[in-house]
Amino acid sequence: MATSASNKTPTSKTKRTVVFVLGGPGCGKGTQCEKIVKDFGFLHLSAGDLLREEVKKGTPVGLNCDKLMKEGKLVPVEVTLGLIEKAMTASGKSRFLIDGFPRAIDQAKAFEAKICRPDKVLFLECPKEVMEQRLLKRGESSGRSDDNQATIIKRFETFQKESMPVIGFYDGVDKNIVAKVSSVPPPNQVYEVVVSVLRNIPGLEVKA
Ligand SMILES: Nc1ncnc2c1ncn2[C@@H]1O[C@H](COP(=O)(O)OP(=O)(O)O)[C@@H](O)[C@H]1O
Ligand SMILES: O=c1ccn([C@@H]2O[C@H](COP(=O)(O)OP(=O)(O)O)[C@@H](O)[C@H]2O)c(=O)[nH]1
Repeated sequence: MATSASNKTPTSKTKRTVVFVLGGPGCGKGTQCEKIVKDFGFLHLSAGDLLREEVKKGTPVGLNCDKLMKEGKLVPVEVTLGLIEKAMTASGKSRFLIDGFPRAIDQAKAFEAKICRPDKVLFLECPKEVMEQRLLKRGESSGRSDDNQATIIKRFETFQKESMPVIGFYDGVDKNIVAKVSSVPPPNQVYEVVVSVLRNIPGLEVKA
């Protein structure tokens, strides 16, 4: 017989909905996720935020994450996926908005093998110059050790080389899974398009 704890795990029979929100550094993933959470019953899991919490703990794993993030490199998938899976299980929720993960094809494959296939991959498109300006502005107040010119250049390199292929990977898996939305217009305009994408996910009702 299933225990109440097992009912809370992502492997329970409850229908899970998983949406990945992807895009380059500073394209507006977090901004859109914040809006989505208000209107749809999603749990927002930012891979970057989970890693920054780990860094704050000062564990050996956290210290290694800190080093890699300052270099604009990717943290090993075991670490990120472990944190995401733990947060999903602990939440007892069934709708997950996963922000900034997967960032490489092997990460996408690992998530699928361990958890599930996403229902939608929302890809926010934004030119590099726009993202750079947004990151530099965010860096004035974010306190993030990677929102500086030198690390931003490295983050863009990692994004082009390792993360962009993830979109092609999902297009190959299912031609209807990826939705590309420009995140250049103001946040509310971007969100209107994002909502139209989410409404097409079967069984997803808008709260407000
Ligand atoms: N559509 C937008 N237009 C202008 N500025 C934006 C837009 N979306 C986000 N921003 C700003 O750009 C910065 C990066 O956005 P954020 O959501 O933190 O990006 P990401 O999560 O992709 O790194 C933030 O300072 C945010 O306020
Ligand atoms: O799945 C992830 C998510 C983030 N990161 C690291 O965390 C940094 C910040 O990522 P975040 O999504 O917070 O911010 P973004 O770069 O998209 O603005 C990245 O540059 C990577 O070093 C990672 O390695 N794997």
